[in-house]
Order: sequence, then C-alpha cells, then structure tokens
Amino acid sequence: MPASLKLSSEYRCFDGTVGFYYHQSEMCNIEMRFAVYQPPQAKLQRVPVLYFLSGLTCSEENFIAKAGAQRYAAEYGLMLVVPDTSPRNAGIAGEDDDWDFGTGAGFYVDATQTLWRSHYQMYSYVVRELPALIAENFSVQSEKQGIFGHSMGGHGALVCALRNPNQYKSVSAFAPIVAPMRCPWGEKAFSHYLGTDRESWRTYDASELVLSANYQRPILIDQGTADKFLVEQLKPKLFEQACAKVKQPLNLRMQAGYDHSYYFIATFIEDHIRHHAAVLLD
Ligand SMILES: N[C@@H](CCC(=O)N[C@@H](CSC=O)C(=O)NCC(=O)O)C(=O)O
Repeated sequence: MPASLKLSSEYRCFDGTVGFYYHQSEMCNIEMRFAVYQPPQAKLQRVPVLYFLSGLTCSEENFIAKAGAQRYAAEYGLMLVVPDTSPRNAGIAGEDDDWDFGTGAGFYVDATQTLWRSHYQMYSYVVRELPALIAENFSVQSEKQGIFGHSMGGHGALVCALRNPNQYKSVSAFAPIVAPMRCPWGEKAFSHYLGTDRESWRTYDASELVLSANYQRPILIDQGTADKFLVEQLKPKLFEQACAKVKQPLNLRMQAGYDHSYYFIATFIEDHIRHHAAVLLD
C-alpha cells in the first residue's frame, strides 16, 4: 500500500476482508475516508467493483455494518467500495449546524459557491479520484464498475451512472431522492453548493438527466411505502414518468410496509447485488 493510503482497521468477513481507509484527497483538499470489502476471490484474481453511496448523516461505516451486503459480495465475487458522504472538519462556518446539509450531506455534487467549493467536490471525488485510487491499490477490473446507493446516495448513484454510462455498467438505488430540484432537501443543498441559478442544478437531477442520458441498461429502484420521506422528498413517480418518456428501462418496486431504514436495505440487498452481478460478471 502506498504511503498516501492509510488503513485504520481491518476485519475478516465471509472469507474476505473489510477495511477502513483514509487518504489525503486532491479533489476535496482534505483527508477523506472510505471502506472496502475485498471478497475472497480478489486474492486470486481481479474482480468487478461496486460503489455504494450512503445517505444523509452516514459515514463510510453505516452500510458496511448494517446492510448485510458482504455475504452476497463474497458469493458473487464483487468488491464493495463505500466512500464517506462529505468532507469533515473542513473549518467551514456552519458545516456542522444541520443534519441535512454540510457534514454528512455532500450530495455528490461539485460545489461552485465560495464557502464550499474548496472542499465539497464529492462528484469528482466519487467519479474520478476514488476509482483511480481503487484501481491502483486493489485487485479490481476497473472496466467493470457498478454503483448503487440509498436516499441522498441513491440520488448520487443515479446521477453518476446517467452522466457516465460507459463507466458505470450497472446502477440501482434504495429510496433515492430522484428529483432533488423539486424537493426541500435538494433545494436546500443545491442552493448552497451550486448557487441560485436553477439551470446549473439540472446536471445533478436524475429526473432531468435521464431525459437525454440514453443509459439503456435497466435501472432497479426499491422504495418502501411506509417511508416517512416518500411524499415530500423522494418522489419516485417523477423518475418513473421521466423514464417512461424516453423508454429508459426501470424496475421501480414499491415495497409494502417498508420504511427508510437499513432494515429495508438489508431486506432487499441480495436482489441489488444480484442485479449488479448479472451485468458485471457477464
Ligand atoms: N436524522 C434524521 C434521519 C436521518 C436518516 O434517516 N438518514 C438516513 C439517510 S436519509 C437520506 O439520505 C440514513 O441512512 N441514516 C443512517 C442509518 O444508519 O440509519 C431524522 O431525524 O429524521
């Protein structure tokens, strides 16, 4: 491992390894953290890599500790990479004041506004810097990348895939924010990170991007019907309507009685890993 990449802890898991890492990020101009699950197959050969983007308030640990994904990543031979959701301790006034903005809420955009732009470059970090670092240091097939995420991270995953269909061969999401331009979480984050010109927000809105993305491969979305954020923030039907307009294949599954929690994610994680494996192992 190069000196620039530091391992903070490591655990054996389903014959593979969970590792928590940190490094000095060039894009975010600060120390960033991420988690990696290396499946047992990676000891012998390069394996496809699946990125998971987490939601508001999460670190790189929530998904690894709660989703139960490692069992299936080991079964299919997929590496999992889970970045943190924002820079931390950046010294920006107000960065820790709100749970839905600032620390833990980078929204996977490249901020353009003065206060945030020198550190909050999460889109470029996730799409460019992190995959390059992973390719250099782990046993992955870089040409076989998939991406998924939850809530704010579901928004991030859809945006990354729709903007980079050749890089991300597969995409799925749990309870994603599909139209951030049209919900309070998105409007708050985008106005602070990107400014008040709403035209500039379109490049980070999945329901806008899908209209011209031509992603072609099927997108899987699971959404709980008992999710307290469903009506005001998540609005999956807006994405469904946009996909229908351009004939983008979408499997939107409304899951009766499920909420927004990791219990919901853990219930359907196997389906999502299988969705990605079907493309990445092809
Ligand atoms: N503090 C909030 C709830 C925050 C929350 O539910 N965060 C979700 C993601 S929400 C969208 O991005 C999450 O994943 N939390 C971490 C976990 O381990 O559950 C409130 O008061 O409602």
